[in-house]
Order: sequence, then structure tokens, then C-alpha cells
Amino acid sequence: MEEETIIDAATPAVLEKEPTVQKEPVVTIVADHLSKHFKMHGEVIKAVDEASFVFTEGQFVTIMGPSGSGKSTLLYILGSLDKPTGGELVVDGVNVMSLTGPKEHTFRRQNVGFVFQSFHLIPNLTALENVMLPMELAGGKSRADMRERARTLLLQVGIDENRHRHHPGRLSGGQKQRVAIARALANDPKVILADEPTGNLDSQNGKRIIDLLKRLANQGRTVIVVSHDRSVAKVADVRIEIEDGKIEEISGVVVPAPQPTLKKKRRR
Ligand SMILES: Nc1ncnc2c1ncn2[C@@H]1O[C@H](COP(=O)(O)OP(=O)(O)OP(=O)(O)O)[C@@H](O)[C@H]1O
Repeated sequence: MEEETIIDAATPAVLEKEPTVQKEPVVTIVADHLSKHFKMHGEVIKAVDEASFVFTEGQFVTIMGPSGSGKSTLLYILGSLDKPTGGELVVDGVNVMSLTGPKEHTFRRQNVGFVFQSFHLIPNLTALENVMLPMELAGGKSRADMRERARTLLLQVGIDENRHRHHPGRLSGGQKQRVAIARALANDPKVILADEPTGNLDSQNGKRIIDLLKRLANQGRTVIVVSHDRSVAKVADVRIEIEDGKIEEISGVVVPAPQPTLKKKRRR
């Protein structure tokens, strides 16, 4: 599939018009000694081990580390796709550890948008329908409103109108990832989580996707990107280095955890 050459997603006009970051950044994520331990054949694997940090609106965060260091596990916990075995997590003022079942699904749908390395678009839906899907699942909008919002989002991420009715199979990798980003934005979440979003793209398209994610952060979202790519860390506000499940270093604009943050650790 041919990569796009003409769209400059880094500077779509519509994105430029959206509001920029507030002066006093609002805390979106508080992690307090988060852990995820797996028991395998009598051994404990500490995939994430006592991770603590605070992120605010408008921050672009990278999580880096060697393969198997716990990056994806940490990201999935932050997005409540996975439950920690210890610690506490507050996202947008809600203690997500206390959520279960439908409440947890609703919270995730409204507050977190996911972007994956292999896009995870639904192949038999058009680009427009893929972006409409999270809105359909959330409910509360007419079909016309959903269609119009999906159309606007696709244009914002640099997907021309003539591609809105294309199925993913007819889109290039860069286009698919933009559709996936538009889908992540469908319910206007405060937090965007991306797991190796450039992993299946050439360097030029990878850079455009990072520029786009950075712009979403500049608009006031918290964008957290897991990446092996050092160039991604260069544009980050906060850089986390993780090794063997432990945060080795946090650098950049680091917000100290409020004291006392949350009630003390839960252990299972
Ligand atoms: N469901 C599971 N059961 C047991 N161990 C697991 C499970 N999920 C992850 N792990 C282990 O936890 C550790 C961290 O895995 P994780 O996938 O989070 O690392 P990663 O840094 O994202 O790796 P990669 O860069 O290769 O994707 C690894 O040792 C992995 O084998």
C-alpha cells in the first residue's frame, strides 16, 4: 500500500484552531506504587513494580525501556485494560481501582483513547464507521451527530473526505494510524494511550504520527506513548525509563505526587 505524500498532518488548520493548554495544568493521572505481579510456575514476575508518578493535562509522556521491561503492562493498567495487583490509580479524579463491570467499561470509553501498533481497525467497517463506533457504544448521540463528529475528526487528523468511505484494507499504514487516532478521540477523552504507534510505519509517517500526538497533548490532553524510538522521547515533556518493571528514571516536567496522595497500597 502506497504511503500518503501530500497530507501534512503535522499542521492541519482545524487543529490549530482548537483551544490550547490552560496556565494551571490539571492533574489527570496519579499513580501511587502501582504494581502488577504475575505468578508463573511458582515464580513471581514483577511486570510493573511500585510505579509512582503524576501527569497533568497537556503533557506528552514517553515510556521507554528494553523488551519485556513492563511498558505495555503499565500502559494497559493506566487505561484500565488491566488491573494492578498493588497500589492505587486515580484517573481524572476517579479511583479506577474501585470500578468494576459496566462502570469500568463506561469510564474507560469516556476517559481513555487507545492507539495500537497494528491499528486494530475493524476491517469490514469504513474509516468513518470505525471512528463512529466508540460513539455508538457510548450512546447518547444521533447517527447524524456521530457521522458529523467522525467526519470532523478524520479531517482533523489529515484524512481527506474521499477516503472516509474506504475500508482499512484500502488505506496506507500512516492513514490507518490516523483513522485509529481519530477513533481514539471519538468520545473526547482526557487521556490518549499509544502502544508503539509508529512501530509499523516508515520513519516519515512515524514522525507525522508523533507530531499529531504531540499536538493533541498541546490541546490539553495527556498523551502517553510507549516507544522504542529515541526520537519520540526528544519531543516528550516527561520521559519515563523502565527496566524490569521498575521506573529507573523520570525526567522532564515532573510533577511531584501530592502528599498524602491516596490511601495506602492494596496488596493481593
Ligand atoms: N499475562 C501475563 N502472564 C505472565 N507474564 C506476563 C503477562 N503479561 C506480561 N508478562 C510478563 O511481564 C513482563 C513485562 O511484559 P510487557 O509486555 O509489559 O513488556 P514490554 O516492555 O511492553 O515488552 P515489549 O517491548 O517486548 O512489548 C514480561 O516479562 C512478560 O513476559
